[in-house]
Amino acid sequence: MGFLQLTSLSKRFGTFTAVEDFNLDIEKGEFVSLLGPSGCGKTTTLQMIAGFLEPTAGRITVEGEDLVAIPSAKRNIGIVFQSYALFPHLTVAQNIAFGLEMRGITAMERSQRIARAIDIVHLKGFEARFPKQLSGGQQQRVALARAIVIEPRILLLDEPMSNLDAKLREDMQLELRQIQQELGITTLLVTHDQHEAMALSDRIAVMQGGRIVQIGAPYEIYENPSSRFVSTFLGKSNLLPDPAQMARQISLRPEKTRLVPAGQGKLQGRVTACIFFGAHWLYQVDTDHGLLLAYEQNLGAARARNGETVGIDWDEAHLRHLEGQE
Ligand SMILES: Nc1ncnc2c1ncn2[C@@H]1O[C@H](COP(=O)(O)OP(=O)(O)OP(=O)(O)O)[C@@H](O)[C@H]1O
Repeated sequence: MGFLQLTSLSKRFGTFTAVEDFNLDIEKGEFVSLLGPSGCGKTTTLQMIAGFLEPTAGRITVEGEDLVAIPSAKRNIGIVFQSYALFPHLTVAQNIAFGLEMRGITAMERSQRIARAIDIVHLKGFEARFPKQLSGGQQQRVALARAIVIEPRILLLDEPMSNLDAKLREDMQLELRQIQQELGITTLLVTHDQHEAMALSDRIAVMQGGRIVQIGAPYEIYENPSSRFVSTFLGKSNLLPDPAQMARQISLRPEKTRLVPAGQGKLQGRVTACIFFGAHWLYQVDTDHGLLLAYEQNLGAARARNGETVGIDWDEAHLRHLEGQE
């Protein structure tokens, strides 16, 4: 049995169904991401766990205990939102102390826990600063410290890094994963950023239209996407017709293809774009099956130019047959 269980969970706003028949079991200490496009129901799901929204139907349990019956403030859940929502008039240490004071923790224990939380998020020396005297990344860490200092049973993260620039986001992702593993804290992250979901998660639940459409370890989902939606939302995908079943498609990851000289390979086409990404080159090739993408590891200068005719080849083992058209 999972530590956190969401069973047949639904949420309707009037006649609109935001989350439908949602089922998810999360193990203790596991890091799971809800990944999906805007409006697919990620935040609504998180808010039902946090207690800010009441489910229309279904159950939420932690270690078998019904969570829905417990008021939000008593659920012992740490939450970090996209906007860090720090108290501007309180210092870093006071911001982190707030949840402990609310819980009636003694001053002695408070100061020990605050020191440890500050240590974990690498903010030693910043205790007396006010939020406006901190960078975005530092504020985000205060928000994280504030969430973990209460030693929550569950940590909920709603797009916590989307306000950070790309470099800082990558650094914070590594730190967050380390902290989460060190503390062994059961974590649910909401994101529409596939890279973030892949970098952080033990498992990713890909959502579409209020439902989970595929769930598994990042590698499993990336390697074996079940649908066209998953294959194009998690990474890039070339979609080819399935000769065996005309209504279906085949997914071929761009990095599983090779550019070969014109006249060779399984498809012919003309290069319409050639872009350098540092670690690899991206070629866009116009073929009888539309525009296909080919990635090639950067082992030197580009191997083809715009306008050039090339062949594309691949191993059959890399083809993935998708279920249906969606
Ligand atoms: N209070 C509400 N009343 C009516 N509809 C709502 C309400 N809250 C959310 N919705 C709708 O429910 C759907 C799911 O919203 P939700 O915020 O869960 O999406 P999301 O996947 O988190 O999207 P984003 O990535 O943009 O935050 C959306 O279509 C949204 O418009």
